[in-house]
Amino acid sequence: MMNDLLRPQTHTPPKPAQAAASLDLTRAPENPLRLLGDWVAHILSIAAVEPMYVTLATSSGAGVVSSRTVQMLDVEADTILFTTNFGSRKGTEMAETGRAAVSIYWRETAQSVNFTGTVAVADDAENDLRFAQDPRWVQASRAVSFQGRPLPDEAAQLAAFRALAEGHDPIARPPYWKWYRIRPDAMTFWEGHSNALNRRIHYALGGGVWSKGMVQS
Ligand SMILES: Cc1cc2nc3c(=O)[nH]c(=O)nc-3n(C[C@H](O)[C@H](O)[C@H](O)COP(=O)(O)O)c2cc1C
Repeated sequence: MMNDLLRPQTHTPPKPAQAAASLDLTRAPENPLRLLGDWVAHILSIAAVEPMYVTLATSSGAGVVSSRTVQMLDVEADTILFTTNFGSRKGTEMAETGRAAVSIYWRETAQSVNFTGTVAVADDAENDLRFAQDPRWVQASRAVSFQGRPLPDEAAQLAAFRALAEGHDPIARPPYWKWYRIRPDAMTFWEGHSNALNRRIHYALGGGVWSKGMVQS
C-alpha cells in the first residue's frame, strides 16, 4: 500500500489571503527598495507569521554556496539591514566575495522577493550604538557564543551567559558582532495567482539606474 505521504499531491496554487495591491509594472516605483518597503509595511500590518525572517545565501570565493535564516531588520533607501557574526561562515563568505542573496516568501499574501547585491559592513561607531540598543540578554548571548565554533561545554557557556545577563556592568560589543547592509543590484518581485500564471517584475541596476520589466514565471 502506498504511503499517503508518497502519493502524488494535487497542486494547490498559492492564494493571496490578504493580498496587497496587485503587482503592476506601470505603477511599480523606479526604485525597487521602495516597492520592498511597501510590501514590508503591508505584511507587518496584517500580523503575518514572522515575516522578517528571510533566507540569506552566500558563497565562498571558491563558489561553495551556503544559506541560512536571518532577520531583516530594516529596509532603507537603497539597502537592507541585518546583523551577524563577522567570523561566522556567512561573515567569512561575504568578506571573500562582497556579495549575498536574499530570498523572502510570505504565504499570507502569496508574495516573494529575491535579490542579490553587494555587502557593506557598518563602522565601529554604528555597531557599538546598535549593540548598546539591544536587550541585555541578547548582548550576553552574543558575547558568549561564537557562531559555528564547536561547543564542548554547554554548561560553561550557560554559566557565562547568566553571569553577564544578570550583571550590571555594561556589556561590551564583541569585535566580531556587526551590522551589515546589502545594496541590491537585481531584485525580482513575485506574486502568486490562482491560475498558476504567477506574475514577476524584475529590476536590474546598470550604471546607477534601475530598469524594470515583467518576466515570465
Ligand atoms: C528565525 C531565525 C532567525 C535568525 N536570525 C539571525 C540573525 O538575524 N542573524 C544571525 O546571525 N543569525 C540568525 N539566525 C541563525 C542563523 O540561521 C544561523 O544559524 C547562524 O547565523 C549561523 O550561520 P552560518 O554558520 O551559516 O554563518 C536565525 C535563525 C533563525 C531560525
